[in-house]
Amino acid sequence: MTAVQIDGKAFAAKLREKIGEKAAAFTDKTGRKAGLAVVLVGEDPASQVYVRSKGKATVAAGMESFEYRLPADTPQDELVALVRKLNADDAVDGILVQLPLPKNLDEKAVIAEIDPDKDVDGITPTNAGRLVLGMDALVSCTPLGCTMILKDMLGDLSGMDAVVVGRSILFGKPMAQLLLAENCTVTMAHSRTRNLPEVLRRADIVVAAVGVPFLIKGDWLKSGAIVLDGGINRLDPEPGEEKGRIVGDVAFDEAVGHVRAITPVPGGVGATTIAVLLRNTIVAAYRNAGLGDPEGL
Ligand SMILES: Nc1nc2c(c(=O)[nH]1)N[C@@H](CN(C=O)c1ccc(C(=O)N[C@@H](CCC(=O)O)C(=O)O)cc1)CN2
Repeated sequence: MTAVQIDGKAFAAKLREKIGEKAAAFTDKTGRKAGLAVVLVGEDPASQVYVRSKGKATVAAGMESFEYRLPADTPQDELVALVRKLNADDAVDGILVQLPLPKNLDEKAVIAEIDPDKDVDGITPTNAGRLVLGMDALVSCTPLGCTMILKDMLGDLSGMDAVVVGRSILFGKPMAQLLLAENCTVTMAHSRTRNLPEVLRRADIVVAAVGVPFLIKGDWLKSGAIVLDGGINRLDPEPGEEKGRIVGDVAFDEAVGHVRAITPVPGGVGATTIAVLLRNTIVAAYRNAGLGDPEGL
């Protein structure tokens, strides 16, 4: 069997089209564009690329982009003051603090300052709690993208065995909650899990986000499994390469001949992250303007 390769870029393109329509309707209804503020602290090269891409995508969708770049040695109270200013700014519907933050900053304390109604990353204690409680919440972008892909492909996920590998606040934890809400039987695996191959072999759905290149081998997966690889790992450059290749957490070449469907890296679930961020921003903008939820997103 050769797996279907799930095309995250095509999925994201369709979503962006719908978001563009909703953004235009928002501007017609309110007389202003929906706004997304992105805060980058420090000079991490990957984060700089992501923040630039977010700004471009926001403008391309017909929304306003506000970008704040602060030096790596920014004190905690200055960053908190910026977040509070954005919370109070009516032109800002969504706030995202790019992660990871430099080590001198208390990441959880900064996140907790974001107004939950503008928390387009879905990582404030309020949104994380609302997700666990099964209430309406803004939800972290990549796991929400994974869930959208799975539902688009399979429809009903009820009763399926799902294993999430990784337990980060941005990916593993919300991913497990989303699958639970879809009535999957969910196992969370992580660096201390004993006998990961055995845990994975019973999974109908595998979602990986641990940041270890090729950790998951093809023969650890059930034939017929659906595999979403959220790992984004840059390898050391090969001779003649300027930059190393980006690869996932799953040994793709082994898995592809074995499973039912798999996302490539790049071009898989990572490619949906920014489109889902735009989706969350427009949802926050509609809700905060008292317009209810935009339909069809
Ligand atoms: N506050 C946040 N910080 C971070 C998040 C996040 O969701 N919120 N996620 C990641 C980085 N990220 C967005 O910030 C992100 C990751 C990957 C991609 C993407 O487009 N991936 C592509 C291409 C990868 C490449 O070539 O570099 C793919 O996988 O196909 C966009 C955004 C950590 N921080």
